Amino acid sequence: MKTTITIIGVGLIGGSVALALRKDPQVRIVGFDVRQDTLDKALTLGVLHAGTTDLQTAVREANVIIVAAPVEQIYATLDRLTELSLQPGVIITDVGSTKSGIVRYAQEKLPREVTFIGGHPMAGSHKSGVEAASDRLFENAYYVLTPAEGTPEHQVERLVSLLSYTRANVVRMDPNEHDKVVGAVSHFPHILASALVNLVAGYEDENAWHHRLAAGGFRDITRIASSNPRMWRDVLLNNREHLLCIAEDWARALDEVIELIKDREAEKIEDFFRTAREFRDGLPERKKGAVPALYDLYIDIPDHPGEIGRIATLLGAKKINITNLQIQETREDIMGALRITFRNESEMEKGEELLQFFGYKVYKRG
Ligand SMILES: NC(=O)c1ccc[n+]([C@@H]2O[C@H](COP(=O)([O-])OP(=O)(O)OC[C@H]3O[C@@H](n4cnc5c(N)ncnc54)[C@H](O)[C@@H]3O)[C@@H](O)[C@H]2O)c1
Ligand SMILES: O=C(O)C(=O)C[C@]1(C(=O)O)C=C[C@@H](O)C=C1
Repeated sequence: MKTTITIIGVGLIGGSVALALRKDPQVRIVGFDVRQDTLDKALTLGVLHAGTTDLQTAVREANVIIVAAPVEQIYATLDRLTELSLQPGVIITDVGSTKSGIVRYAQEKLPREVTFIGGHPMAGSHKSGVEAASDRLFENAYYVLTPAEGTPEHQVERLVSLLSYTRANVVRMDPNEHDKVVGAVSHFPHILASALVNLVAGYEDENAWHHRLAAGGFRDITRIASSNPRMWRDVLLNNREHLLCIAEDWARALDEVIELIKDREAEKIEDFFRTAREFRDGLPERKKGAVPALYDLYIDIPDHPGEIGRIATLLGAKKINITNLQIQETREDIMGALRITFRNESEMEKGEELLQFFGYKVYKRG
């Protein structure tokens, strides 16, 4: 018998989960969203088998419900689910970026017959919406589950088994531990990125030099400042206590560096950078699955008229489709001024081979 999975909130994450889970031939994916145009897009993109803006219709047959709305809307959705008719043995999970508050709320509100298991895939993007969804977004990423004490083990195993289609590394954590760790490695960095951008924006003058000279370093550290403000508003308010502690530690750490600069402590300044580099270089690499650079090639092109036309003609002659083409005004963390996006990995590889054959220097991100 087929498993019906209902995704509530068919955006970047809901859409990506749907695309990954629908690879299971035994699964039928139903989508609910507050926006009909989002459901229409999701159906056109092949993300869902069916979509509706009526929550009762969406969840009536569901064996598993995945709430993938913004964090504040996850609470509101749990409230609404308590009023609806659900399948016996249904598992409800979510993908919210914070866990303690949501898990506590679910335990208080949901009836005993319902199994709630908090979830958070540790992969995403600064882009939002179902258009940015990818079946490979979670590949090789950690996917945290936070089952509460007493959650039936067979239900957790059922969910883990379904999530295997994301090809993520599913791990279990205590919700508070999750919020503490993710506060430091995800939430606080988003605050810093946006604070830095706002600081620099405030320095801007009529020559727009900051805007023009912002190069690789600034862009690398601030990509996530392009993320969805509403999503991050909810995240910060939901992880308030941990973030306030981290902010205090941060202020202390910054003061220490400032003192080193004031005192011209050359050796200690070097140590500061060395310690950071060692930890950063030791982070495990994630080679696949990141949405932004999936099928992109970066090509060093000389600044000649007709150069882009030549590349497009070479690819076109081999029937290799270009889905996007962009001149990089400022190079980010990659060499190559022309970025070409391909439809899939195989076309990208053919494109790479062809352009290299014609003497172009071709780079991939990461
Ligand atoms: N963006 C990331 O990098 C990332 C990564 C992991 C987890 N998350 C979490 O995933 C969740 C969704 O984020 P996203 O990036 O996919 O956002 P998104 O904006 O791409 O998608 C959210 C979707 O939810 C819909 N929605 C809004 N209110 C709703 C409601 N009340 N009921 C049903 N649908 C509703 C929106 O119309 C939209 O389609 C958030 O809780 C976020 O914290 C995000
Ligand atoms: O890659 C990005 O753009 C992200 O911000 C993804 C990111 C992160 O901070 O790593 C953001 C929020 C999540 O809940 C999980 C992942």
